[in-house]
Formats: sequence, C-alpha cells, structure tokens
Amino acid sequence: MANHMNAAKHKPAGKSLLGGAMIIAGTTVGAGMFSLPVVGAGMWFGYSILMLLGIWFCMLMSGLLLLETNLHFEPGASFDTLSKQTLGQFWRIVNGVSIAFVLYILTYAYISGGGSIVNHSLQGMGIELPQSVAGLVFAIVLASIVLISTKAVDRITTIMLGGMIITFFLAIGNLLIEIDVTKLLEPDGNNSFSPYLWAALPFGLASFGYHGNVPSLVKYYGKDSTTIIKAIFVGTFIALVIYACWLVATMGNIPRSQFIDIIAQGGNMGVLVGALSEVMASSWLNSMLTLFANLAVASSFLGVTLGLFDYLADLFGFDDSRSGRMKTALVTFVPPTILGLLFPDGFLVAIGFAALAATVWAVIVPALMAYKSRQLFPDSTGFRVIGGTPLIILVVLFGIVTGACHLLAMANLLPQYS
Ligand SMILES: N[C@@H](Cc1ccccc1)C(=O)O
Repeated sequence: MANHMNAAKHKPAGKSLLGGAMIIAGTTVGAGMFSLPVVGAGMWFGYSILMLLGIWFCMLMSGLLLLETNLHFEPGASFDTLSKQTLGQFWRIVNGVSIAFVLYILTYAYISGGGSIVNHSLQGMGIELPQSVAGLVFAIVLASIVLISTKAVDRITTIMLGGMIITFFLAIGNLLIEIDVTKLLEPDGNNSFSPYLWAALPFGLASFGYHGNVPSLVKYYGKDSTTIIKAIFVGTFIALVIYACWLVATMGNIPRSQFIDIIAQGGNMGVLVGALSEVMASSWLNSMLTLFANLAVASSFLGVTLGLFDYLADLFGFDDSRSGRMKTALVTFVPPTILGLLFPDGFLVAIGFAALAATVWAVIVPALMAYKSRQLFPDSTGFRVIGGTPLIILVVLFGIVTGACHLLAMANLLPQYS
C-alpha cells in the first residue's frame, strides 16, 4: 500500500503515526494469514504462537536494519539505490530479481486465493463456476482498478481496509467466543507436534513481509526515525495480534484431525473458510467472515500489483499515457492470470515460493546492507539497531534456515502434516 505516500517528498509536518502503522499493517496482513492455520495444523496452537513470536521479532529487526541503511540516504532512495550503493552491482541484481519474483508470485497467489474465495462466496448464492473462471473474474475486476489510476487504488484500498477491520471483529469476535479450549490445548490426531514446525517457517516469514514499504515510509515521514520505528513496530504488532486471534479462532473451532481433509483439498482459502463456516452459528456472521476473506485478499492484490505495475513501467520504460498503462497492465497481469487459469489451486505453493525469495530481499539483504553501511558511515550518530553484529548474524541465519526449510520441504525431506 505504498501508494498512500507517493506524493510526499519532504518531511511534512504533522504526519500521524497511525497512518504509517496502518500502511504497514495493511501490507503485512494478507493472504499469508490464510496459510497459517493450514501449515500450522501439524504443530498446532502452542508451537504456532511460539513460531509467530520468533518470526515477528526477526522480521521486525530486518525491517529496522533496512531503515537504518535507508536513513543514510536521501528520502525517496529506493531498494535499488540502497543495494547498489552499499553492496554493489551483484547484490543489486539479486535483490531486484527477488523483489520482482515475489511480486509476481504473490499476484498469482492472490488470484488463486481470490478465485477460491470468490467461488466459495458464489456457491453461497447458489452460483456454480469453475474455480479458474472465478480467479479470472477476480483478476479482471481488480486489474481494471489498477489500470484506471493509482488514486483509484488508494481510495478503494482505504475503503477495503475499513471494511476488513469491521468484518474481522464481527466474524472473529464471534468465533473467539465460541472456541472450544480442549480443541485448542488438547488437540486430537497424532501425537507428534514440534517436527512440523520447520515446514511452516516459510509461511510465517511470508506473512510478516512488508519490507517494500520501508523506503516509502522514509519518503513519507522524512528522516524522522522515531516515528518510523514506532510505525513499523505498531504495524507489525497489529499483524501479530490479528494472526494470534486468527489462530485461536480457527484452531479453537476446527479440530486438528479435520485439517487433514482441508490439506487434502489443497488448503486454499475457500476450503478453510468453508470449514469455519460450518461451525458458525449464524449465516449473517458467516457472510461477514467470507466478506473479510474477500477484502483481505483483494486489498493485498491491489497493494502488491500496484507495486509490480510501477516497477515494470519503470523497467520497460512504459509511460503513463493510456497506451503506456495498457502495455504495463498486460505485462503485469497476463502472466499471473494465465498461471491462475492453468493451476487454480497453487495458493500454498506460491506463498512458499514468495517466502523463499523474500528471505533474500526482506531478510538477508537488509542485514548485509546494515553491516556494510556501519562500515561506510562509522561516524554516523543516527539510528542504529541494538544488538550489534550478533543481531545481524541472527537475522541472516533466520533467513538462511527459513529458505533451506522451503527447499527441503519441496524435496519432501521435512515432516508435513497430512
Ligand atoms: N505479508 C503479505 C505478503 C508479502 C510478503 C513480502 C512482502 C510484502 C508482502 C501477505 O501475507 O500476504
């Protein structure tokens, strides 16, 4: 949702902390959230919460390390400038490729998840469509908004964010009241829990990704480090609380053994929301939950594709005229939409791959850049993340271990709950 801030170049007076925190929370909370209960079913609630806490800390630190580097440069300096100036051409390219990859694969994940949830919603109204067609409808409607203008995206995402907050608390509030503590704390199913943690790590990492917005926050607030630190802290903390509530609501209502069935059906958003719908008492609250899921994935789609749209326009040199925007829209939306038509159920796989690429640009590169910038600007009195080099090493290790877990899980070398 970096679009909220495109215009501001200098430090404007009176920019509220809340605005920045909402931008971070809005980007962070997205489709990744819907993968958490499914990939966390094996280790269940206790370990899932522990994992979220650990990942939240590491992702907060990597965002702050990125901020530390960013503050050595003029507001408006992008990821590209930062990586080139601190780490050189090689890392600049690795970084650029991994960002583009994450944006593309997330767009596909959102089309897959969006198709699944739109389909679930339509079924509720008695309309049957193949899921790939539902994904196509979802992509076309939202892509047209991006095609119209940045301003249209900005307005619509703001409305969606409001809608998400209201529907989340209505639907989840009710699910939270109805939870069954035995389901949560004494789950059924097999007796093995902790081994399933490893395969879930990449999904946790993807769920806490927001790092593309750090340079935008610097552009928005100027070099006001205190406010930016607070915005990142508060924004990611809101996501942590939302995820914790979401895990209580799902795992407190759906028995662990039933997740085997959800996973067997592909673990896509519509299947999970469908399972939750079955336990909800009122059909009105059920609609709220479905509406929330639609809004969550649609707003992430808009935020991510706008970033991809601007990135590709810049890369290919397409201008802002009608035909220029049309060309940009084609390269932005056609490849992921075709993928969505061919593989409508690749949601979980796509989130996993997004995580793999995100370990590079959202975790490892920010840590390396901070390490390098401390050497380049040894006398700087500006903001420095606590923990010195050991913290940097911790963040890099977190990135490497999570990336390795994704690869091992793909090769079927990690225990996965099924
Ligand atoms: N956190 C986002 C995904 C994301 C990853 C990396 C960067 C930006 C966004 C989600 O859950 O959908």
